[in-house]
This record gives sequence, structure tokens and C-alpha cells, in this order.
Amino acid sequence: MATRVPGRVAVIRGLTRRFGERAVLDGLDLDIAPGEFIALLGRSGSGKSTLLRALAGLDGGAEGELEVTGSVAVAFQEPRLVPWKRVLANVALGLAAPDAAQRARRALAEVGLTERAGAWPLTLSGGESQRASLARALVREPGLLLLDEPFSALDALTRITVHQLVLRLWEAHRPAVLLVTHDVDEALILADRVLVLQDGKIAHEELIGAARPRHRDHPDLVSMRDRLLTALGVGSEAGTAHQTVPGGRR
Ligand SMILES: Nc1ncnc2c1ncn2[C@@H]1O[C@H](COP(=O)(O)OP(=O)(O)OP(=O)(O)O)[C@@H](O)[C@H]1O
Repeated sequence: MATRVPGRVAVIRGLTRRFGERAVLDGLDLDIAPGEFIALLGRSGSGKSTLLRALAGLDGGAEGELEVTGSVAVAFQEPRLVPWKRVLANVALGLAAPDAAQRARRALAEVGLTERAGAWPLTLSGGESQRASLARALVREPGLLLLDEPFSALDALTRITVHQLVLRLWEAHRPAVLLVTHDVDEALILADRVLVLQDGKIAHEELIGAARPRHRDHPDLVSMRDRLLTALGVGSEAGTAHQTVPGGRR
């Protein structure tokens, strides 16, 4: 039986996902409030994508309680645009609204891709493809936006630009966001709450009150980075360059 909790877009209780003998998710509890930006860290194979797939309704094999209120949209690491449809048609794909094309155009304008509306996906750069993918997710006005390492294949400069874009879009539309990332700094710069998934459960949580835009050297973030790296079993090396979790797909 699922429980609806007012003021929550997702309520997860005792979520367990087994593959063979192994419980990748093992009695996981998590609440997601409307409009909050959560980053999910965890070592490779800890079950981050498994949790996202369960939340997206893409995996029927999980046991436990999982209630999602409202619509969910997902953007993946690879933008997954349909190659034989132009960019505008990709963004409008599956939208039932009579004004689908108009909404898709508006979404493309928001991500700065108006000029590429008529282009074929294979002619887009990595950053443009990712922006098109974000437009396709946002055009549905989701209550919950799931982002599975969407920035990891982008070069460092493009990633910063897309971070800024995501924050701008999040501030304008206010979906709850669950961002899976291997990048501790990305989590600290973007999220309100950073979670560490370990042994099938949320093993560590950091709440970030620092105002945005944030700089990675903010004193609160420096101590949080240390705690997160310790929770991830990496050991803290404060003051070193950009930190990512071992096993990241970059
Ligand atoms: N369909 C499946 N069948 C069998 N095992 C699976 C399946 N899907 C995932 N797994 C296993 O579950 C574990 C968690 O996978 P998942 O992709 O959720 O990890 P992750 O934390 O997202 O990893 P990464 O950071 O490397 O992307 C892995 O050991 C994976 O091999």
C-alpha cells in the first residue's frame, strides 16, 4: 500500500530491488519535497540509476512503497534524441497538447536552441544535444525531474554553462530535481540536499543553505566536501582539484 504524504512529490519507504541474490536497494527510505534540488552521490554500482529507474516507473521489479505524485521526466547521460526527427519534433515527441509545437518552441528558446529547431540531432554538439534533452524533459512541466549524469560527457566549460542553465530553468519552473552525479563539486554547487547511497540505503545527507551562485571555496562547502568524500570512502584531500567519485563514467 502506498501512502500519499501532502507536500511531497515522492515518498519512498523500504524500497528493495534485488538482482539475483544481491539487494542493490535494501529498504531505502526517501522523501522528496516539491521544488527541492537533490543530488545523489554513490560509488559505482551502488544503485543510483536503479533508484532513478524505479522513480521513473521504468522498473517494475522493486519491492516496497514508492509513491510519486504528479508527472516525472528523465534526462539521461546520453541525450537519447531520435535521430530521424528534427530537434523541434524531438522536443514535442509524445506531447498530446494541441499547442505541442508552440510549447516545444518555447522550451527550445529557454535553452537557447531556437536556431537549431530544424536541425537533425546528429548535427548538434554535445552541449546542444544535452540542452535539447533538457528542453524535452521540461516541456512536460514535470513535478519531478530525474537527471542521470546528464553533464558527465560534457567538457568542463560546457558543463559550467549547462549548470547555469539548469539552475535558471529550475528557478523558473521549480520542479523537484533528483540529480545523479559522480562529481562532488557539481552536487555542492547545484543542490539543496546531497545524499550518499551506500549499501542500498541513504547513508549520509548534507543540507546546503549557501546562497547561489556558489563558489566551490565557500567555507561551508569545503567542510561538506570533506564529509561527503569520507562518506564515499574516498578520504578527504581538502584543497586538491576537482573531486569525483571513483568509477565515474567520465
Ligand atoms: N537489470 C539488471 N540485472 C542485473 N543486475 C543489474 C541490473 N541493473 C543493475 N544491476 C546491477 O545493480 C548494481 C547497481 O547498478 P546501478 O546502475 O544502479 O549503479 P549506479 O550506482 O548507477 O552505478 P554507476 O555509478 O556505475 O552508474 C550494479 O551492480 C549492476 O550491475
